[in-house]
Amino acid sequence: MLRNDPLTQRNLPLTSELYDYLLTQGRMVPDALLAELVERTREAAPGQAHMSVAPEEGALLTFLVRLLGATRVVEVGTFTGFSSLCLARGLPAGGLLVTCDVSDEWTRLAREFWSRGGVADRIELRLGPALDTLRALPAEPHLDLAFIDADKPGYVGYWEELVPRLRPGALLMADNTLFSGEVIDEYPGEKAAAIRVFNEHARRDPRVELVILPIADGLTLARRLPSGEVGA
Ligand SMILES: C[S@@+](CC[C@H](N)C(=O)[O-])C[C@H]1O[C@@H](n2cnc3c(N)ncnc32)[C@H](O)[C@@H]1O
Repeated sequence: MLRNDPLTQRNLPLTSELYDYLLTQGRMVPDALLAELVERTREAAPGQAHMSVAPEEGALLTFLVRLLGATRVVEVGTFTGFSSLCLARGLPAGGLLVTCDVSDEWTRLAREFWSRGGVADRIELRLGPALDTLRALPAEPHLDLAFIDADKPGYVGYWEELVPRLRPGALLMADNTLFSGEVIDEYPGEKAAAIRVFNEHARRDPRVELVILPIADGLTLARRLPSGEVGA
Protein backbone atom coordinates (compact mmCIF):
# COMPACT_ATOMS: atom_id res chain seq x y z
CA MET A 1 0.00 0.00 0.00
CA LEU A 2 1.39 3.39 -1.00
CA ARG A 3 0.97 5.24 2.29
CA ASN A 4 3.31 8.07 3.25
CA ASP A 5 5.16 7.53 -0.01
CA PRO A 6 6.75 10.82 -1.11
CA LEU A 7 6.34 9.81 -4.75
CA THR A 8 2.55 9.44 -4.52
CA GLN A 9 1.67 11.95 -1.82
CA ARG A 10 0.76 15.45 -3.06
CA ASN A 11 0.09 17.89 -0.27
CA LEU A 12 0.01 21.22 -2.01
CA PRO A 13 -0.02 24.13 0.43
CA LEU A 14 -2.52 26.71 -0.85
CA THR A 15 -0.99 30.14 -0.34
CA SER A 16 -3.47 33.00 -0.75
CA GLU A 17 -1.90 33.80 -4.14
CA LEU A 18 -2.28 30.20 -5.32
CA TYR A 19 -5.82 30.04 -3.93
CA ASP A 20 -6.69 33.18 -5.87
CA TYR A 21 -5.19 31.66 -9.02
CA LEU A 22 -7.15 28.44 -8.43
CA LEU A 23 -10.46 30.29 -8.11
CA THR A 24 -9.76 32.48 -11.14
CA GLN A 25 -8.50 29.83 -13.54
CA GLY A 26 -11.12 27.36 -12.34
CA ARG A 27 -13.87 29.95 -12.92
CA MET A 28 -14.87 29.52 -9.29
CA VAL A 29 -14.80 33.16 -8.15
CA PRO A 30 -18.22 33.85 -6.59
CA ASP A 31 -20.37 36.09 -8.78
CA ALA A 32 -21.82 39.37 -7.45
CA LEU A 33 -24.85 37.70 -5.86
CA LEU A 34 -22.84 35.04 -4.01
CA ALA A 35 -20.28 37.66 -2.95
CA GLU A 36 -23.08 39.81 -1.53
CA LEU A 37 -24.51 36.79 0.29
CA VAL A 38 -21.11 36.22 1.91
CA GLU A 39 -21.04 39.85 3.05
CA ARG A 40 -24.60 39.79 4.38
CA THR A 41 -23.88 36.50 6.20
CA ARG A 42 -20.86 38.11 7.86
CA GLU A 43 -23.06 40.99 9.04
CA ALA A 44 -25.96 38.80 10.18
CA ALA A 45 -23.98 35.98 11.78
CA PRO A 46 -20.42 37.22 12.36
CA GLY A 47 -19.44 34.31 14.57
CA GLN A 48 -20.87 31.68 12.22
CA ALA A 49 -20.08 33.00 8.75
CA HIS A 50 -17.41 30.34 8.29
CA MET A 51 -20.20 27.75 8.10
CA SER A 52 -21.02 28.58 4.47
CA VAL A 53 -19.31 26.26 2.01
CA ALA A 54 -16.14 27.58 0.37
CA PRO A 55 -16.42 29.15 -3.12
CA GLU A 56 -14.69 26.23 -4.85
CA GLU A 57 -17.02 23.81 -3.11
CA GLY A 58 -20.07 25.80 -4.16
CA ALA A 59 -18.83 25.75 -7.75
CA LEU A 60 -18.30 22.00 -7.51
CA LEU A 61 -21.87 21.51 -6.24
CA THR A 62 -23.32 23.37 -9.25
CA PHE A 63 -21.03 21.40 -11.56
CA LEU A 64 -22.02 18.03 -10.10
CA VAL A 65 -25.76 18.74 -10.18
CA ARG A 66 -25.40 19.57 -13.88
CA LEU A 67 -23.05 16.66 -14.59
CA LEU A 68 -25.53 14.18 -13.13
CA GLY A 69 -28.52 15.88 -14.73
CA ALA A 70 -29.99 15.81 -11.23
CA THR A 71 -33.61 16.88 -10.79
CA ARG A 72 -34.30 15.62 -7.26
CA VAL A 73 -31.86 16.96 -4.68
CA VAL A 74 -31.86 17.13 -0.88
CA GLU A 75 -29.67 19.28 1.35
CA VAL A 76 -29.26 18.94 5.10
CA GLY A 77 -28.14 22.29 6.54
CA THR A 78 -29.33 25.42 4.71
CA PHE A 79 -27.86 28.20 6.90
CA THR A 80 -27.94 31.46 4.87
CA GLY A 81 -28.18 29.69 1.56
CA PHE A 82 -24.76 29.67 -0.13
CA SER A 83 -24.71 25.95 -0.93
CA SER A 84 -28.44 25.78 -1.70
CA LEU A 85 -28.08 28.63 -4.19
CA CYS A 86 -25.21 26.73 -5.83
CA LEU A 87 -27.14 23.45 -5.90
CA ALA A 88 -30.31 25.08 -7.27
CA ARG A 89 -28.37 26.88 -9.99
CA GLY A 90 -27.44 23.50 -11.42
CA LEU A 91 -31.05 22.31 -11.58
CA PRO A 92 -33.11 22.48 -14.74
CA ALA A 93 -36.56 24.12 -14.70
CA GLY A 94 -38.87 21.66 -12.98
CA GLY A 95 -36.06 20.33 -10.75
CA LEU A 96 -36.47 20.49 -6.99
CA LEU A 97 -34.11 21.00 -4.08
CA VAL A 98 -35.51 20.19 -0.65
CA THR A 99 -33.31 21.85 1.95
CA CYS A 100 -33.71 21.62 5.70
CA ASP A 101 -32.64 23.62 8.71
CA VAL A 102 -33.84 24.48 12.20
CA SER A 103 -33.18 28.21 11.97
CA ASP A 104 -35.88 30.55 10.69
CA GLU A 105 -33.54 33.51 11.23
CA TRP A 106 -30.66 32.28 9.07
CA THR A 107 -32.84 30.81 6.34
CA ARG A 108 -34.69 34.12 5.95
CA LEU A 109 -31.52 35.45 4.34
CA ALA A 110 -31.35 32.34 2.18
CA ARG A 111 -34.90 32.91 0.91
CA GLU A 112 -34.08 36.48 -0.06
CA PHE A 113 -31.10 35.35 -2.11
CA TRP A 114 -32.94 32.44 -3.76
CA SER A 115 -35.52 34.96 -5.00
CA ARG A 116 -32.89 37.35 -6.23
CA GLY A 117 -31.06 34.46 -7.91
CA GLY A 118 -34.22 33.40 -9.74
CA VAL A 119 -34.25 29.90 -8.24
CA ALA A 120 -36.88 30.25 -5.49
CA ASP A 121 -39.33 28.22 -7.60
CA ARG A 122 -37.07 25.19 -7.44
CA ILE A 123 -36.27 25.22 -3.70
CA GLU A 124 -38.45 23.95 -0.89
CA LEU A 125 -37.31 24.86 2.63
CA ARG A 126 -38.39 22.58 5.44
CA LEU A 127 -37.85 23.98 8.92
CA GLY A 128 -37.43 21.47 11.74
CA PRO A 129 -35.03 18.72 12.78
CA ALA A 130 -33.51 17.28 9.62
CA LEU A 131 -34.08 13.71 10.71
CA ASP A 132 -37.85 14.33 10.76
CA THR A 133 -37.71 15.99 7.35
CA LEU A 134 -35.74 13.10 5.84
CA ARG A 135 -38.03 10.48 7.37
CA ALA A 136 -41.02 12.23 5.82
CA LEU A 137 -39.54 11.92 2.30
CA PRO A 138 -40.80 9.10 0.06
CA ALA A 139 -39.08 5.89 1.15
CA GLU A 140 -38.26 4.59 -2.33
CA PRO A 141 -35.04 5.45 -4.22
CA HIS A 142 -35.83 8.73 -5.97
CA LEU A 143 -33.01 11.17 -5.16
CA ASP A 144 -30.27 12.05 -7.67
CA LEU A 145 -28.05 13.91 -5.24
CA ALA A 146 -27.92 14.73 -1.53
CA PHE A 147 -25.61 17.00 0.46
CA ILE A 148 -25.09 16.73 4.23
CA ASP A 149 -23.73 19.85 5.94
CA ALA A 150 -25.34 20.19 9.38
CA ASP A 151 -24.77 19.08 12.99
CA LYS A 152 -21.92 16.60 12.99
CA PRO A 153 -23.36 14.07 15.49
CA GLY A 154 -26.38 13.81 13.15
CA TYR A 155 -24.38 12.70 10.08
CA VAL A 156 -24.76 8.92 10.58
CA GLY A 157 -28.53 9.27 11.03
CA TYR A 158 -28.81 11.47 7.92
CA TRP A 159 -26.71 9.00 5.94
CA GLU A 160 -28.95 6.13 7.02
CA GLU A 161 -32.08 7.99 5.94
CA LEU A 162 -30.57 9.13 2.64
CA VAL A 163 -28.78 6.07 1.27
CA PRO A 164 -31.98 4.00 0.73
CA ARG A 165 -33.59 7.00 -0.97
CA LEU A 166 -30.81 7.39 -3.56
CA ARG A 167 -31.47 5.93 -6.97
CA PRO A 168 -28.65 3.71 -8.28
CA GLY A 169 -25.80 5.93 -9.48
CA ALA A 170 -26.93 8.87 -7.34
CA LEU A 171 -24.45 10.91 -5.35
CA LEU A 172 -24.36 11.50 -1.60
CA MET A 173 -21.96 14.15 -0.34
CA ALA A 174 -20.93 15.03 3.19
CA ASP A 175 -19.02 18.16 4.13
CA ASN A 176 -16.26 18.75 6.71
CA THR A 177 -15.13 15.14 6.73
CA LEU A 178 -11.51 16.08 7.50
CA PHE A 179 -12.66 18.61 10.12
CA SER A 180 -9.58 20.86 10.04
CA GLY A 181 -7.42 17.75 10.40
CA GLU A 182 -8.80 17.13 13.88
CA VAL A 183 -10.17 13.74 12.80
CA ILE A 184 -6.78 12.19 13.40
CA ASP A 185 -6.11 13.88 16.76
CA GLU A 186 -5.59 11.60 19.71
CA TYR A 187 -8.23 13.50 21.67
CA PRO A 188 -10.56 15.06 19.09
CA GLY A 189 -13.32 17.46 20.13
CA GLU A 190 -16.93 16.32 20.12
CA LYS A 191 -17.65 17.36 16.53
CA ALA A 192 -14.44 15.89 15.12
CA ALA A 193 -15.10 12.67 17.04
CA ALA A 194 -18.58 12.51 15.50
CA ILE A 195 -17.08 12.99 12.04
CA ARG A 196 -14.61 10.20 12.74
CA VAL A 197 -17.48 7.86 13.63
CA PHE A 198 -19.29 8.98 10.48
CA ASN A 199 -16.24 8.43 8.25
CA GLU A 200 -15.83 4.90 9.57
CA HIS A 201 -19.56 4.24 9.12
CA ALA A 202 -19.40 5.44 5.51
CA ARG A 203 -16.19 3.52 4.76
CA ARG A 204 -17.82 0.27 5.81
CA ASP A 205 -21.06 0.78 3.88
CA PRO A 206 -21.23 -1.76 1.02
CA ARG A 207 -24.15 0.07 -0.64
CA VAL A 208 -21.86 2.80 -1.96
CA GLU A 209 -18.43 3.42 -3.43
CA LEU A 210 -16.76 6.52 -2.09
CA VAL A 211 -13.89 8.94 -2.16
CA ILE A 212 -12.89 11.77 0.16
CA LEU A 213 -11.59 14.89 -1.55
CA PRO A 214 -9.24 17.24 0.36
CA ILE A 215 -11.22 20.25 -0.90
CA ALA A 216 -12.01 22.96 1.67
CA ASP A 217 -12.58 21.09 4.96
CA GLY A 218 -12.84 17.66 3.31
CA LEU A 219 -15.71 16.44 1.15
CA THR A 220 -16.93 12.85 0.94
CA LEU A 221 -18.52 11.75 -2.33
CA ALA A 222 -20.41 8.47 -2.30
CA ARG A 223 -22.09 6.86 -5.30
CA ARG A 224 -25.06 4.60 -4.63
CA LEU A 225 -24.32 1.24 -6.19
CA PRO A 226 -26.92 -0.67 -8.16
CA SER A 227 -27.81 -3.84 -6.23
CA GLY A 228 -25.31 -6.53 -7.15
CA GLU A 229 -22.46 -4.09 -7.82
CA VAL A 230 -19.81 -4.17 -5.12
CA GLY A 231 -17.86 -1.08 -4.05
CA ALA A 232 -14.08 -0.85 -4.04
C1 LIG B 1 -22.61 24.32 8.35
S1 LIG B 1 -24.18 25.10 8.38
C2 LIG B 1 -24.75 24.83 6.74
C3 LIG B 1 -24.05 25.71 5.75
C4 LIG B 1 -24.70 25.73 4.38
N1 LIG B 1 -24.62 24.45 3.75
C5 LIG B 1 -24.06 26.80 3.53
O1 LIG B 1 -23.25 26.52 2.64
O2 LIG B 1 -24.37 27.98 3.77
C6 LIG B 1 -25.12 23.97 9.34
C7 LIG B 1 -26.60 24.27 9.45
O3 LIG B 1 -27.23 23.11 10.01
C8 LIG B 1 -28.31 23.54 10.77
N2 LIG B 1 -28.68 22.46 11.72
C9 LIG B 1 -28.07 22.11 12.87
N3 LIG B 1 -28.71 21.08 13.44
C10 LIG B 1 -29.75 20.76 12.63
C11 LIG B 1 -30.77 19.78 12.66
N4 LIG B 1 -30.86 18.89 13.66
N5 LIG B 1 -31.66 19.74 11.66
C12 LIG B 1 -31.57 20.63 10.63
N6 LIG B 1 -30.62 21.57 10.53
C13 LIG B 1 -29.72 21.64 11.51
C14 LIG B 1 -27.84 24.82 11.46
O4 LIG B 1 -28.94 25.62 11.84
C15 LIG B 1 -26.97 25.44 10.37
O5 LIG B 1 -27.69 26.42 9.64
